[in-house]
Amino acid sequence: MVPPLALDIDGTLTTASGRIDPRVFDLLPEWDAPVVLATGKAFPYPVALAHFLGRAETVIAENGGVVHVDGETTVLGDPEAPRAVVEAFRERGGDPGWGARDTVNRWRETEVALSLDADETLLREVAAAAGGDVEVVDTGYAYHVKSTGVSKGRGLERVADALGIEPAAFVAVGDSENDVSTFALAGESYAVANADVAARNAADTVLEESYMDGTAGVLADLRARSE
Ligand SMILES: O=C(O)COP(=O)(O)O
Ligand SMILES: [Mg+2]
Repeated sequence: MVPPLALDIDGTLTTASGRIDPRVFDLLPEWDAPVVLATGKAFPYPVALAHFLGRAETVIAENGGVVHVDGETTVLGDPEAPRAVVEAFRERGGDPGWGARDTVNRWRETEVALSLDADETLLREVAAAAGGDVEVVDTGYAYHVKSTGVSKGRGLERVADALGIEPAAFVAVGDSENDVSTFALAGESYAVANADVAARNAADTVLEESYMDGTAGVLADLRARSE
């Protein structure tokens, strides 16, 4: 039996240029155990990916702020403090950096994401002034302003509980600091070679291969081990 998976999306199932690697569409539909897509992206993105993979929509979105499992959506984050921080950032002249028609945050329910072009120093200053309730997470794809208690790991606890699986039964693959909490719970954790320092330090194994090359290698090994 192959193990259940907790897979990050950006940097893990993608190419270096940010596209979904086509191998995802070969490897994941047939995976004979739960696959949890755990991402910093807004809720519709992993739902759409799961849908077009023909898999159950078992997702952790917004870094754990929104969890969907067994047809039930749970909102674990509160957008009020993150939105206030970004409002204060704007008042100080900050620009979230997505332009006028922002689809990055349009469906985001519990946090706010800013472009990596945004003024990080100002953002962190404003977030720190809000006290310990809000933190800034740099995924390498965006800055996320989120409640401190929200994490992909907390989301995985919720998913595992709903599925009746121990969190430690999961194998996690990821690439950035927003995957550290999943790595801490999963029985096995892998950072792809393009991972940031936080993910590398937290992972059981740092892979030699990047992006989907690394992830596909893990899936092949897990499959071989289960035979
Ligand atoms: O949305 C981001 O910033 C990163 O998304 P990810 O968690 O799937 O890598
Ligand atoms: Mg990632």
